[in-house]
Amino acid sequence: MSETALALADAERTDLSDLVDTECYPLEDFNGPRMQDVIGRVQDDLAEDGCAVLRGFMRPAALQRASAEGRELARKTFFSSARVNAWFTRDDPSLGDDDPRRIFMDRTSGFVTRDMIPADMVIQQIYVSPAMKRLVAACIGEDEVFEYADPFAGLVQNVLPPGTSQPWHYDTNEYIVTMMTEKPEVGGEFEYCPNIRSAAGENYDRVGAVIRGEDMATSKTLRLEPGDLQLFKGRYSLHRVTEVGGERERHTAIFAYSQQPGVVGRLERTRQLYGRVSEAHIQAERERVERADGLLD
Ligand SMILES: O=C(O)CCC(=O)C(=O)O
Ligand SMILES: [Fe+2]
Repeated sequence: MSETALALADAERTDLSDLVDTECYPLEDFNGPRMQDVIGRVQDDLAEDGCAVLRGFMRPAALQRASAEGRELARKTFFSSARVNAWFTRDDPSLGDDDPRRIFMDRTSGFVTRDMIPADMVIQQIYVSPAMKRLVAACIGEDEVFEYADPFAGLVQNVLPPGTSQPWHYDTNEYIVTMMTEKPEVGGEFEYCPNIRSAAGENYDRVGAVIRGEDMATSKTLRLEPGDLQLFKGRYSLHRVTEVGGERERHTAIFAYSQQPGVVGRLERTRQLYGRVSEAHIQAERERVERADGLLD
């Protein structure tokens, strides 16, 4: 590519060597021993810990660009402070006072949604790249993964200015891929409790002890640097980002992929998180209702 050509997000572009440190992570020699070693280690870490990190994934110059772009993007952040419990459910007074579902915390972090992120920005180029999808699929043991069809949620920048935090929660997606582009001076730490719940049960007692701050031993703190790529099983591992201190904001790009194409988020949840909905969300919700009526399947 010539120096002057504008690099755009392109779902056919397989070469990420201008952005990713392909000496450490040779994406172009995917089946070679070095890349397969990396994937094997990530798979082991995910199985054991629910979390894996590819340190120094980005080239320094690309990271610098991504950080600058992240600061520019942050001006478009939508903040939707809310009191939420770890399950994003409503208060249920019929539960006991000490039930963790009755513990409500402040979410003060904000998001920049995918539709606000230009195609020439680093994180958008990475998100749509087939090399990235192949990497993520291999790490989670799938044949293929897909971008969300959701116009807002597949790629978002998480923005935590000083004084904000993201309280204990689970993700709706089984896996999430994250890259920090701006690190705060203090705080803003990612804490997680590996596989604290499972498909078999919520484990309310232990989860409650963590949320109430009575159990400090179960959660782990991840040491994360800008340019590291994190893979995380957020559906089963309770996690949070602690309050950011100092002067600098905390920015992370969140890449969400799905095992099936066509995923669109729920209407109410989208409105709650991003302050608005798109035609795609309205349409997807209509189709869900029709299906629930038994008319389509
Ligand atoms: O910003 C991060 O490091 C993770 C944020 C997170 O857990 C989320 O947005 O669901
Ligand atoms: Fe999360």
